[in-house]
Amino acid sequence: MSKLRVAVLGAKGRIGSEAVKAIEAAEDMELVAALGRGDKLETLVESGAQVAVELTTPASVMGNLDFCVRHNIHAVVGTTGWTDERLAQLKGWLELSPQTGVLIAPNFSIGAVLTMKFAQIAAPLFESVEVVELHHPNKADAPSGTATRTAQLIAEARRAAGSPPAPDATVTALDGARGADVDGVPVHAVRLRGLLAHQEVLLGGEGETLTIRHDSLHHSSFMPGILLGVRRVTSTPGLTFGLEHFLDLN
Ligand SMILES: NC(=O)c1ccc[n+]([C@@H]2O[C@H](COP(=O)([O-])OP(=O)(O)OC[C@H]3O[C@@H](n4cnc5c(N)ncnc54)[C@H](O)[C@@H]3O)[C@@H](O)[C@H]2O)c1
Ligand SMILES: O=C(O)C1=N[C@H](C(=O)O)CCC1
Repeated sequence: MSKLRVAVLGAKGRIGSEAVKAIEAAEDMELVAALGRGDKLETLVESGAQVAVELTTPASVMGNLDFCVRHNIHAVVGTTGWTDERLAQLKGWLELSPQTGVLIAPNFSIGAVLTMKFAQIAAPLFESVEVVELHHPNKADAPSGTATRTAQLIAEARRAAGSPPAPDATVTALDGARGADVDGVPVHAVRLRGLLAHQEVLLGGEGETLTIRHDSLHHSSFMPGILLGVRRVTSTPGLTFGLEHFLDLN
């Protein structure tokens, strides 16, 4: 059986360097390119890459995906910074290249995907819900892509259930004291030396609270999800948002 030809963009970064090792170790994959900032995207074509794993920065990701989609190279994307506008632009590119598949995964770790799923189930059943994300201090964006997606899923679940807004009597507050408002859900971002990637979903009801917590302790936590994405994206044309679509969670 021929091996899947895979490239990594952002290959010298924290998660990219781990992805390089994981792809090299995967028996059904061949690492054909490992690109860093300033390297030519044409290398992807020259190396015959079938899938590009995109782990760069919000400033670089759109240019890289534009190139990949135009050259029918499937993409597995972990880079953050997704807005409705960016997603619409990407969908437009994919319409012109209907065989290409792109997976965007706000988080590749199974525990984080399950946290989002559990939060969706729990959110309409409690009066209050807030999200706290905690990351290493080298992280460029806040709140994290995972926390943003978690808050959006919570908001969708509460809207679908007709939940009222969470109680909050705050009248005066310092800027930021109540976190960022993501679709009506407060999201608090902590940056702390020693941490990697962590999230708590705090839920509160009459006389009880529930905390759903996930901890990524090493970048290896993201690798099974990346490898799964690479294996599945070649047979999944169009845009897939969220690794949960490649997992049997129902
Ligand atoms: N989805 C997930 O599970 C997951 C997990 C960890 C990190 N991330 C995200 O992945 C991204 C990278 O995180 P990181 O901690 O590795 O950051 P990092 O800064 O360590 O790495 C990014 C790398 O990309 C390189 N780069 C920038 N522009 C490039 C370009 N045009 N072509 C090739 N390389 C380029 C940089 O030089 C750097 O080496 C962030 O958006 C982060 O939030 C996602
Ligand atoms: O370390 C990071 O940066 C991470 N980014 C993703 C996010 O913003 O959610 C996933 C977790 C780690």
